[in-house]
This record gives sequence, structure tokens and C-alpha cells, in this order.
Amino acid sequence: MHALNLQAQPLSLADRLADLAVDALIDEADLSPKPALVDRRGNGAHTDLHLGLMHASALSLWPAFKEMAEAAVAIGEVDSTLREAIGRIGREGEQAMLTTTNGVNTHRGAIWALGLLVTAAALEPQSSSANAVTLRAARLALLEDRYAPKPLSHGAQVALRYGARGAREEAQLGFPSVLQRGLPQLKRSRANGHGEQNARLDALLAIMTNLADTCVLYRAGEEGLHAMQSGAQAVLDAGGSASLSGRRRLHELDQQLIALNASPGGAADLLAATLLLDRIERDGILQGAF
Ligand SMILES: CC(C)(COP(=O)(O)OP(=O)(O)OC[C@H]1O[C@@H](n2cnc3c(N)ncnc32)[C@H](O[C@H]2O[C@H](COP(=O)(O)OP(=O)(O)OP(=O)(O)O)[C@@H](O)[C@H]2O)[C@@H]1O)[C@@H](O)C(=O)NCCC(=O)NCCS
Ligand SMILES: Nc1ncnc2[nH]cnc12
Repeated sequence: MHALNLQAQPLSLADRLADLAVDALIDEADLSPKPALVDRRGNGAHTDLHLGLMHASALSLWPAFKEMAEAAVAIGEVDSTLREAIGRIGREGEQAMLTTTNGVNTHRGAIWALGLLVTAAALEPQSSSANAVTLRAARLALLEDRYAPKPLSHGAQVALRYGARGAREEAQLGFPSVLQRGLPQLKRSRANGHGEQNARLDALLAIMTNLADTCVLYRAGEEGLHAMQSGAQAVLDAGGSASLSGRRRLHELDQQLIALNASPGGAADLLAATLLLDRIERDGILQGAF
């Protein structure tokens, strides 16, 4: 008679990266109180989103992230074959998301940002500093995908009206909002003993201070973008999310952005990217993977 083998199987690299990406999306959704975004308190500036939908959407993307990581391992270098493979997988991931959410766009920007980062991390798991991973991701984002449709997306409309190039440019520049704003603020707030949730809120605010978020521009124009950037800076200047006066400013920012219908969805995606890179740097990707 054989005894049952109850030992946990080690995760593959692709499984682990997909787990980390989905964890980052769920941590971003759960983080509260985020200004005008979906969180544990409510729907922010959105009428068609709620926390359960954000969770379901995040989970629906696990197979796409895994497949992107597998493509990176199989192809092994930054080239057009890999770029076009992850473009196809990303579009299939978007379809899975839309099927899960009944047509609501929950994570389009996140599929793009985290998809590139997961692929870049899987290419060279031994070289997993945030700098190295974002550099490889930028090289991928700069390559053309001949099969990418060119819809008049909200981002494309905003580019025509305001000249902001949004998610594509952020990736092609190597995620400056993550490397220069989100991650340093996360580390600073942790070092100051502000607690993990406050440190994450501060990282989101740091991203918001400077981002040309096409989601905000599309919904609320330049007035909305200015309110987002200057309001986020005011919270940080008042001592950040851990301080009483920072909390008051954060509440005002939440009310103001909701009144303007200005949801910083792009900043939320980049917070998820920040949390993913932070986790990769702190725990490594190879831990528990083979
Ligand atoms: C290259 C793509 C990202 C397409 O980019 P484009 O700008 O043309 O398209 P959008 O459809 O507008 O999506 C861009 C999303 O990126 C987020 N974002 C915005 N600004 C920035 C920024 N400065 N830096 C980084 N990321 C940014 C943002 O995503 C979040 O907002 C979404 C909700 O937005 P929206 O649909 O406008 O929703 P609502 O205002 O709520 O609309 P209504 O429902 O009210 O009508 C939400 O999803 C968040 O994620 C932008 O929306 C890329 O998508 C692409 O080319 N994909 C093809 C597949 C591919 O090649 N994949 C590569 C493999 S990884
Ligand atoms: N928490 C959130 N609320 C609204 N839109 C988002 N896009 C990504 N995360 C989001």
C-alpha cells in the first residue's frame, strides 16, 4: 500500500511570478483609503466597479501572467518574437478579464505594466533588482508588435487632446513613476516606522504627484490632473498617511477627486507594479520555484 504524498510540490518560476503579480493586484485593490479608487470602503469615483470585481479580475489574469513568464523562459531574450508573443497573450488576458467582469475594464493598464514586468523578470531570474527588471521591460515595450490593433482607446484620445502618452510611454521609459517615486517613498515611509498600509498609501500618493494619468485626463481633463497631482503632494507635505493632518488632507483629496469623477486608475496600476517589484527584490523570484 502506498502512503499519500502530501508534500507540497515546488512552484515553477512561471507559477511563482503569476502568484506574485496576482498578489500585487489584490494588495492594491484592498489598500484603503485610496483617493477615488475602489477599495475596502467602496467604489470611489466608479459606478461599474467594486472590490469583489477587482479581486475576480485579478484572479482571471493568473493564466496570462503565467503564460507570459513561460514565453520568456522559452524564447530567452528580448526580441520581436517575445514582444509579439506577450502581446497576443496580453490581448487574450484582456478577453478573460472582460468575460469575468461582464465587459468592464478593470485592469487593462495593469495587464500591460505587470505583464511586461513578469516577462522581464522571468527572462533573467538571477538579475531581479527593480532597475534590471524595468530596464528589460522597457526594451520589450520599445519593440513593435505588428499584430497590435490600434483602437481609439481612451489613452489614444487623451494623447490627441493633451499630448500625454500614458501607459506606453511610462513602460518605454523604464517605469520612472515606480523607480523614482513609488519604490523610494515606500522604503522611506517604512524606514520612518509608518506601518505597511500607510507606506503603501504614501507610495501611491508619490506616484500621483507626477503622473500624467490618462484615466484622470480622460474623465476630468487638466483640472482633474492638477487636482490629483497637487492634492497628493499636499498629503505628503502634511506628513503623509500616517499623520493626522496628512489623513485630513487625504480625506479632502478623496472627496475632491470623486466630485471631479477623476479616478487615478493608472496610478493604481503603477502601485501594483511597485508592490510586485518590491516583493521580487525582498523575497527573490527563485524562492519556492524551480
Ligand atoms: C499600451 C496599452 C497600455 C494601451 O494603451 P492606451 O493608452 O492606448 O489605452 P487605454 O485603453 O487607455 O489603457 C491604458 C491604461 O493604462 C493605465 N494608465 C493610464 N495612464 C497611465 C500612465 N501614465 N502610466 C501607466 N499606466 C497608465 C490606465 O489603466 C487603469 O485605468 C483603467 C480604466 O481606464 P478606462 O478604461 O479609461 O476606464 P474608465 O474611465 O473607468 O472608463 P469608463 O468605463 O468610465 O468608460 C483600468 O483598467 C486601470 O488598469 C489606462 O486605462 C496596452 O493596453 C496594449 O497595447 N495592450 C495590448 C496588449 C499588449 O500588447 N500587451 C502587452 C503584453 S503585457
Ligand atoms: N483600485 C482601483 N480602482 C479603480 N480603478 C483601478 N484600476 C486599477 N486598480 C483600480
